[in-house]
Amino acid sequence: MSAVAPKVGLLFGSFNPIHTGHLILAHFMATHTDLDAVWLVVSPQSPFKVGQELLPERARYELVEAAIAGNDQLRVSDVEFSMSKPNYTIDTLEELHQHYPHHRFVLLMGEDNLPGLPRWKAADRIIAEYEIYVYPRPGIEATTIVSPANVRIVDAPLLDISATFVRDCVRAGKSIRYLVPAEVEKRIQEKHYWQE
Ligand SMILES: Nc1ncnc2c1ncn2[C@@H]1O[C@H](COP(=O)(O)OP(=O)(O)OP(=O)(O)O)[C@@H](O)[C@H]1O
Ligand SMILES: O=C(O)c1ccc[n+]([C@@H]2O[C@H](COP(=O)([O-])O)[C@@H](O)[C@H]2O)c1
Repeated sequence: MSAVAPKVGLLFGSFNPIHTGHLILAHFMATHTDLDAVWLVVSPQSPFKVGQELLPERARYELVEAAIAGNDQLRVSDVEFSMSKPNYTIDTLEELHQHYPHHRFVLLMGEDNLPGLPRWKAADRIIAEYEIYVYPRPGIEATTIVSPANVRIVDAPLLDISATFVRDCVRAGKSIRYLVPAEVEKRIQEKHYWQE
């Protein structure tokens, strides 16, 4: 990481659970762009996923921690755990700025999230004040809703895996090998997540 003003990509998510799709994307962004690192920010409660069944936030955090162990360019953040819920990204960006005034934060976002971005809290400020690195998601048309000045399209390799699919596999008693890292698979089995 550079000594001055590190540039950090933020991947926000519920991570219920983290899966190989998240990891490939996060590691690619950290190693194939001008970012020094990517932080995976575990959101206790996404505004758009209120009412969804979620593992306790600390359990989701621990799965992310296990998944990225040994990768110096990835880091997990629990900054949102002490903030009011649901978690609005602009509030988290401001909180992070207080803690890390010299870091430059970049939002990482799938193209599927762009159409909903205008409905985010203080979307205008997010778009005006932060760079956004957008990666294509299969089946989603390119969109121009955000000013191109702040948006960089990064052609990251992607896997069509979702946390929903992983949970459904576990509930159905199907293997999740390689869909999640081995350590995450082991912990899900040991703790019987989504199995009762
Ligand atoms: N396979 C994937 N490749 C790249 N990015 C992904 C992938 N799956 C999810 N993301 C992105 O990662 C971020 C966090 O995702 P989230 O924790 O909501 O996972 P999810 O797999 O989409 O969850 P769920 O299926 O429960 O809705 C979101 O911006 C989401 O668009
Ligand atoms: O700030 C907002 O208004 C806002 C609205 C929807 C989603 N987000 C954040 O975007 C991240 C991914 O959201 P989701 O719903 O795709 O899991 C998650 O961390 C949310 O907190 C943020």
